[in-house]
Amino acid sequence: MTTTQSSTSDESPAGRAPAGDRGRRRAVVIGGGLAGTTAALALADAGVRVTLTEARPRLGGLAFSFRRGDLAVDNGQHVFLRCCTAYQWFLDRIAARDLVTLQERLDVPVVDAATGRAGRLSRAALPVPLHLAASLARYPHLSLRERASVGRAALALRGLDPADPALDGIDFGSWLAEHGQSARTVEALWDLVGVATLNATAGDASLGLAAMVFKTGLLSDPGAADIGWASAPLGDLHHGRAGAALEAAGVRVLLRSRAAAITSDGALRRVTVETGPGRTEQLEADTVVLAVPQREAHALLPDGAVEDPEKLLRIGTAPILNVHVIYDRQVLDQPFVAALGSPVQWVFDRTASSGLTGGGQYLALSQSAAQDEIDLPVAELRDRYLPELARLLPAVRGAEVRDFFVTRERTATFAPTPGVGALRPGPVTRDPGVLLAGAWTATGWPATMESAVRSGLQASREALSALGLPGNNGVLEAA
Ligand SMILES: Cc1cc2nc3c(=O)[nH]c(=O)nc-3n(C[C@H](O)[C@H](O)[C@H](O)COP(=O)(O)OP(=O)(O)OC[C@H]3O[C@@H](n4cnc5c(N)ncnc54)[C@H](O)[C@@H]3O)c2cc1C
Repeated sequence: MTTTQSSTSDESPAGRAPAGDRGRRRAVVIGGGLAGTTAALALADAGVRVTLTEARPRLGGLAFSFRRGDLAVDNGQHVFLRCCTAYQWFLDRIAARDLVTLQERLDVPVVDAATGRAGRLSRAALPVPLHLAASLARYPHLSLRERASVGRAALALRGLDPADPALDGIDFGSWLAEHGQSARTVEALWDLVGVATLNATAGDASLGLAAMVFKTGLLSDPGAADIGWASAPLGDLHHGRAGAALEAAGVRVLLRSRAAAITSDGALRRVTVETGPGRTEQLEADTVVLAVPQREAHALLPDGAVEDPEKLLRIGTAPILNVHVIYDRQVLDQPFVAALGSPVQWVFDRTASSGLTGGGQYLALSQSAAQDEIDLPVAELRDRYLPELARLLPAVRGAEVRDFFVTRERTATFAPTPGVGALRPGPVTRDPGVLLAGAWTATGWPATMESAVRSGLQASREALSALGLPGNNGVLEAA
């Protein structure tokens, strides 16, 4: 991977192409998260000469890992579902399929910390919606009456069109209440899934996005909600393999290179990139894909490129906290478990992927919609979570804690609040040479890796179309 901080030999500071490349269209992609990496690959695959510029020293954006001593730590547990077809296309494109695990069949152990009772949400080999019916009928965390009411609400949800703008302004919690859902069904089922996928509780989530998640995940294809996760550090996928794929595609990658401005001069775009202290480089391009978070996009968009740029700033953000605990022995004998009746939400075993050796176990707690906890001191989080883990997992009671630390992502996702759909822009701006990408743009999906990849595909498709180049590789349609 090229990590140049100044002009490379094949390109003058003004960005002129070498002789062999004359006539080839040029693109600059700003942001090396999943959206930008996807856009860069799709443009390069269509024959465009691409430079990708990323402010940080690594690719992967919000889905990354770092070292803590001998341990490879993910900043946050990242899961995907079988219905995340664009993300799986991305995994194939960067040759990283071997670094993920995808369940053959949805199977989620759910433990109620208050009672110690364990249940499962799983699917049978039956058509939708019967694939979940048997599991729901046996789900011990709801009464018979509550289980029946869940079935009725699920059928009502199936009739909604997530793209209907009227749903965007309604909150999911009110809709669930109107459809007979008790506080317990919300906690034990709707929020169990919804908080992890939307990064908001039902009352804070747009009905449109919630309907999209539940319809696609649980009510489309029987296998849609089978769960996948990285079996290696996220950086091995989103930096290592992605970087190798970009290099093989001929993309010039500039790390530690922050785009500071985009200007338009007729058909030409110029991107000013800060490549080091006091050093800048001007990149010329026919098209620019801006694949950065909404606040950064607002700062970089050329004047007049979008009708109401302030809308971007009205898209809020939501935090995710991860609590990492290393025990001296194995305390969880499943890849993950979801919790009820506890502040703990989802617990994942990261022992193998982190490289932990010596017989201990590394658990990562993924705490979504963590507004109330994101700034708490580590000591307070330790006092809160260690006893909770002992309540949930009996084997923890005799175990010694070897390490405890937290990772905080204050702006992990865009906030999926009612009304957010009307604020999310599509890829096209008024400037045909400037496209928007990012999980926060209008993909129909909540802020996920799937949304990021889809946005990169959307933006590259529109960029190619504006350049008059064929490039519709069918991935989006298939996805
Ligand atoms: C803790 C956590 C847990 C999550 N869990 C899940 C999960 O389980 N499943 C799931 O699907 N999703 C999950 N997500 C969400 C997922 O990580 C994001 O939706 C996705 O990675 C966003 O990708 P992106 O490319 O749109 O944006 P980003 O990842 O934000 O990438 C934008 C990039 O632009 C760069 N940049 C910004 N400004 C500039 C500039 N001026 N010049 C150059 N570069 C710039 C940034 O450094 C960054 O690398 C989680 C996120 C977090 C933080």
